[in-house]
Amino acid sequence: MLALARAPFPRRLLAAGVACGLAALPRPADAAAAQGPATAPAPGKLKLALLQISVGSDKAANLEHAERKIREAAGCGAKLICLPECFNSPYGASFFPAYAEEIPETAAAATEAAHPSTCMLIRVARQLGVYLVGGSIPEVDRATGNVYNCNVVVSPDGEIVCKHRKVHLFDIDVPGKITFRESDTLTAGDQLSLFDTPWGRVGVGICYDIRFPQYAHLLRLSGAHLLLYPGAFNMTTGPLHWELLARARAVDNQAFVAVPSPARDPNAGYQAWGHSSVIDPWGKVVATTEHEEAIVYAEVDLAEVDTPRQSIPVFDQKRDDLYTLKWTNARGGS
Ligand SMILES: NC(=O)CC(=O)C(=O)O
Repeated sequence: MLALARAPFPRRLLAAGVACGLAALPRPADAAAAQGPATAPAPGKLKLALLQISVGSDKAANLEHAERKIREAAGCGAKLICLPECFNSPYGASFFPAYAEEIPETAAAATEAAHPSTCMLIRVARQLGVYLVGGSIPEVDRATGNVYNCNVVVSPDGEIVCKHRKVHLFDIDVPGKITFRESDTLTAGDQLSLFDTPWGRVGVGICYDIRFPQYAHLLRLSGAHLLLYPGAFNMTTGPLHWELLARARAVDNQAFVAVPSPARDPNAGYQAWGHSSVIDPWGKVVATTEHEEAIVYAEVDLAEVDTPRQSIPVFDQKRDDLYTLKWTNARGGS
């Protein structure tokens, strides 16, 4: 993984993984140029699995359960296996600091005592020879004391190829329905995250990040074929927004989108919507489920992004020269 926090846009995307500083986002012309040297791998076919698992208050039990489900998915031939948001901890601002652990920059630095969740992902990815997307876990940076909602991705040889800290914190207040403030205990990340696989380039966000089309647009400009958003929507926003947003990001960016959620726990303070799904680049839901525990499998050919991209070439036709907000006085005058 390479973090380019203040560097020019990704002219040096690694085959392994990439994180680019959002503070250094490109002007449109630079963005087009940035795609050149950062050639994405040729897209191809893969079997994807989304693990819609139950998560409780016992962190060790959550890790064991996740490992069992990863093994089940790998046994069924999945090569890219994705866990949901907060797979080792209940989802709630008060839980994040208590469950947080460090996430090392490299696998070589990982120890069972300090990094139990990352160690599990490294060990199992290596044993099974699969890519593991660790949905998210609360991460503490001991140097600053900051806590992040962080997704770590491990390659089949057990290397950490991506570490995405949720960029947009989930702070909402829908009167009488739901108030949630991740920012009470979390700090926002500031990086755009991608990693490469033998089947194509994958862009990563976490849950609320999916509501921001600008972020997904930059993943697409960076060459992503598949956008992965582990998420835990809820009973207020889930019914109307979960599938709509996943399909919207797929159509906007003519990319596959996958959204793994935890299973719903009717006794939890925060009830996840579930409905883990995979969407194709036309916006069609190709695999989904309800709210109970399930593994959602999808055999996808990431090369299928080419047809909508060629047939409806919105990325060539967009008018970046016009998309600047200018104040005008509709009634005339100065
Ligand atoms: N939990 C989230 O981050 C986002 C969510 O539930 C929503 O956007 O709705």
